[in-house]
Amino acid sequence: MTDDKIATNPAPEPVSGVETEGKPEEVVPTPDDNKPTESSDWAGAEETDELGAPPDFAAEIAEADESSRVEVLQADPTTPYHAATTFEEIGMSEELLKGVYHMKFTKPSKIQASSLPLILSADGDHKNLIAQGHNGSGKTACFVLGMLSRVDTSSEATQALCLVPTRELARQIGDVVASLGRYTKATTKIAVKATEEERRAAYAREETGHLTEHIVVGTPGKVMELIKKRRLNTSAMKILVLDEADEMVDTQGMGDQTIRIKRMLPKGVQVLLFSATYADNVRGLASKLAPSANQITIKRETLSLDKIQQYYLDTGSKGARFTILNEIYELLNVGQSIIFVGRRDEAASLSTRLRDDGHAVSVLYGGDMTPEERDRVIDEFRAGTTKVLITTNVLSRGVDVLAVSVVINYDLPTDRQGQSDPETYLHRIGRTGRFGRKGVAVNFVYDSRSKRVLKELEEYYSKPITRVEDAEELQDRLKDL
Ligand SMILES: Nc1ncnc2c1ncn2[C@@H]1O[C@H](COP(=O)(O)OP(=O)(O)OP(=O)(O)O)[C@@H](O)[C@H]1O
Repeated sequence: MTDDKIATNPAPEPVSGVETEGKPEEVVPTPDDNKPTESSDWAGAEETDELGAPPDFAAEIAEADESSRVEVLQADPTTPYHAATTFEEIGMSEELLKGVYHMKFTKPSKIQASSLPLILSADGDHKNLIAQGHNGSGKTACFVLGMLSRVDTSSEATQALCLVPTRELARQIGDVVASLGRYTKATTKIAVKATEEERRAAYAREETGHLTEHIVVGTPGKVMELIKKRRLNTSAMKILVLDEADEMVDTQGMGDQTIRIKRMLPKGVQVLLFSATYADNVRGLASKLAPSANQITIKRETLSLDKIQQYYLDTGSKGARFTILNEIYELLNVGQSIIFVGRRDEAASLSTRLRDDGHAVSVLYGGDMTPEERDRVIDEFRAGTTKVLITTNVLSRGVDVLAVSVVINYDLPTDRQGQSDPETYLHRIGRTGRFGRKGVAVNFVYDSRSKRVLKELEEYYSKPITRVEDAEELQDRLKDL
């Protein structure tokens, strides 16, 4: 295992007070009079009980953190630093603290406690951050609070830019900015492909001038278009965030566009990179985009969440997967679930077959689905109107729907060469088990290739995946989910 800590120049030391290998930092729940009480007024209380998630999230997160070996590497080890234990300690504005309380966040998770002091206090040469945090551990709030803290709302200039891989993620982050920033005057533009209705409205308003929103959250393609059309002025930009940063910098993916956009920003812009995964081959690119960055890293062996039970089921043949999937839905009383398939056409055909068998399923993929359709499908799924969502890797990352209790890999994630894609696997199964909740991942295998891929995934994360014989055994094992 080689993806432990990557030091920047000058080689930094792990900071005392923060967990170092073999010596986990204790995360102690602290009493606080200002905070809302952790009771039934918790926004997700209902779903929480239904999902069997514990009422004391802080304790759960502490427990998860203890095994996670989070390591903070400061680019400038001489700067005083300590991880916060409360939101109050972080030094945010009153307005932002109120936003945090509004979200019913009582205590920062490990990544929030470690990264926010670095993001907010940082200036000079070492203000950049490359942060790694578990799926569902609250990374969004880290960079959203970072952006909201940096913008000067007395000006109309766009000062913060957040680039993400998909429209669903951009819209979701936009909602978090609106919630956390509700007591501030900050405004946000979601820069994704417009729906027909939005296009007509923009045309009617003769919208051609500069954006005046303080924060822009969008996909690189749309952001680039806005810059080219001179609608997005980048000259006052103070902070650039890349969520799902490993994907955003990967040259196979959106790397080129991201790099071009970064070049159009002022030189001293603060760069924050967040992801649960950083494959070895993207670490270098990440450091180029965020030079001299402070770093928060997690050891690979502790990346997959213990709260997610991982199973595999040998369906015997490729065709038999459908029968087993049908049985699983007959037997299991699943809350919401996501089924991942390898390709768009498979997503479409599987959804048709399941519907023909009487199951209510939704489907979302990239390509020829219109923005309107995608928005409608994800909004209905978020609202719980639909329970089963069939999708491709387009939704493997970032999407946060707390009621998702089961993820099924109908096809295991592989790269173009048919090799296992461990990063995508982790992100996919991370759509469940969000913020200390329990979740289940079920992987279908049926031939030597899929079994090899499964083995590679087990080895990569040093985590065995348990075999179940059939849908009945699966049901048995999931009784207390
Ligand atoms: N301090 C907190 N207290 C309670 N809930 C929180 C806290 N911080 C975040 N959450 C909630 O935890 C959930 C997961 O957060 P988020 O979506 O930011 O995860 P993430 O780390 O970005 O995951 P991923 O890598 O999978 O995208 C969200 O529903 C969020 O509202």
